[in-house]
Amino acid sequence: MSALDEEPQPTGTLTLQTQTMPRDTNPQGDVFAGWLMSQMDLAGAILAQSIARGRVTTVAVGSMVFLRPVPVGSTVSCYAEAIEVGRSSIRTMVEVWLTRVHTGEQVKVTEGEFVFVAIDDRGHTRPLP
Ligand SMILES: CCCCCCCCCCCCCCCC(=O)SCCNC(=O)CCNC(=O)[C@H](O)C(C)(C)COP(=O)(O)OP(=O)(O)OC[C@H]1O[C@@H](n2cnc3c(N)ncnc32)[C@H](O)[C@@H]1OP(=O)(O)O
Repeated sequence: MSALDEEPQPTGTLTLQTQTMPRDTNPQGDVFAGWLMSQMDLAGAILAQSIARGRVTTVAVGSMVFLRPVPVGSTVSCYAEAIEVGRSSIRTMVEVWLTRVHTGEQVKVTEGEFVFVAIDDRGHTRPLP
């Protein structure tokens, strides 16, 4: 195994990338957990919608871990992976990584589990294709 292989790497597909703004922060200047969770919800939904080929809704959020504070002005990248696919539900694991601007180094800041259900136009559960 090379030294490169030992570097921690994001798991899943990059589905959402954005930059943290001053309005997303708490009085200490770090990003609110709720803002991060909404980005993760969106990132998981984007993956789930592509699997469901249509509308999905969030039915559950599992355990969340906040590993490091996220400073304002950071580039954050959300990686999503489907870890279980049921009749109508898709369980996803979403990781958030921040990129250190000067070095390009990526560090994981948060991860959590989001479950989505495929729904039809009336909001009723539908089987996955
Ligand atoms: C094409 C590419 C496009 C890309 C472009 C993307 C653009 C980017 C779009 C952004 C999109 C944002 C998306 C945000 C998503 C919201 O934020 S939505 C707002 C919050 N969520 C809600 O309001 C949902 C409210 N809940 C409900 O409407 C109903 O409970 C639901 C979800 C329709 C489920 O109805 P139900 O009758 O309880 O369904 P039921 O048949 O009992 O269960 C369905 C499945 O859910 C599972 N389930 C139920 N409860 C749970 C639970 N607590 N835990 C785990 N699983 C559960 C069941 O096990 C079952 O799984 P399967 O065995 O079928 O696989």
